[in-house]
Amino acid sequence: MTSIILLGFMGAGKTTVGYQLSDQLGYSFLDTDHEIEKQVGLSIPEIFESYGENYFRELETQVLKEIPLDNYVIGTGGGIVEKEENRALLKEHNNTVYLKVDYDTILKRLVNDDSRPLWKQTDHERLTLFNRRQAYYEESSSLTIQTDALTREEVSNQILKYI
Ligand SMILES: Nc1ncnc2c1ncn2[C@@H]1O[C@H](COP(=O)(O)OP(=O)(O)OP(=O)(O)O)[C@@H](O)[C@H]1O
Ligand SMILES: O=C(O)C1=C[C@@H](O)[C@@H](O)[C@H](O)C1
Ligand SMILES: [Mg+2]
Repeated sequence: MTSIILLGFMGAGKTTVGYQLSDQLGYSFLDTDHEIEKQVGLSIPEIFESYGENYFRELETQVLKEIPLDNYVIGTGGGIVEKEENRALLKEHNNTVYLKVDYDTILKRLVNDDSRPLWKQTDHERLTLFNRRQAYYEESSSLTIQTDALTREEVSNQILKYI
């Protein structure tokens, strides 16, 4: 089966649901953030600090271009939709799912989180990012699931129902 790609803002549950869904399907799971960390040998905050966001985005596009197209669940980074080139690649793929969450839910999930450099901005900056990306996630995906009130198992089951 065509690989399933998960999109959504930081804290939407792409990594969490990705592991759950790949377990249920008996597929392997690949997370673009983890792949980049493995390649560079540094954590995401360290990559941002040492090389900057633009370098991270270049690696992200490279990883996206090389994802396995079949029999994988792919978790992406929340900002993968920022580049038009990436959005075009995501649109070409059939099974791209947008895990949609309200900003309030993200605030609760990522309270005290310091593993996401772009989450450590002011609340105004984060909200601006969140609002700008909504249309990008929508246009890049073929299915949207509102996940605020769902457990990881329920999100995974919804994806399996519609894919
Ligand atoms: N459906 C859910 N219900 C409750 N908590 C959840 C759910 N999905 C994820 N979480 C929690 O939210 C936090 C962020 O989840 P996760 O790391 O999977 O997000 P992500 O979409 O991969 O974010 P990023 O874009 O930064 O990689 C984790 O603490 C996770 O346990
Ligand atoms: O929303 C973003 O731009 C990011 C989300 C994370 O998954 C990581 O890819 C990184 O922290 C950037
Ligand atoms: Mg993740």
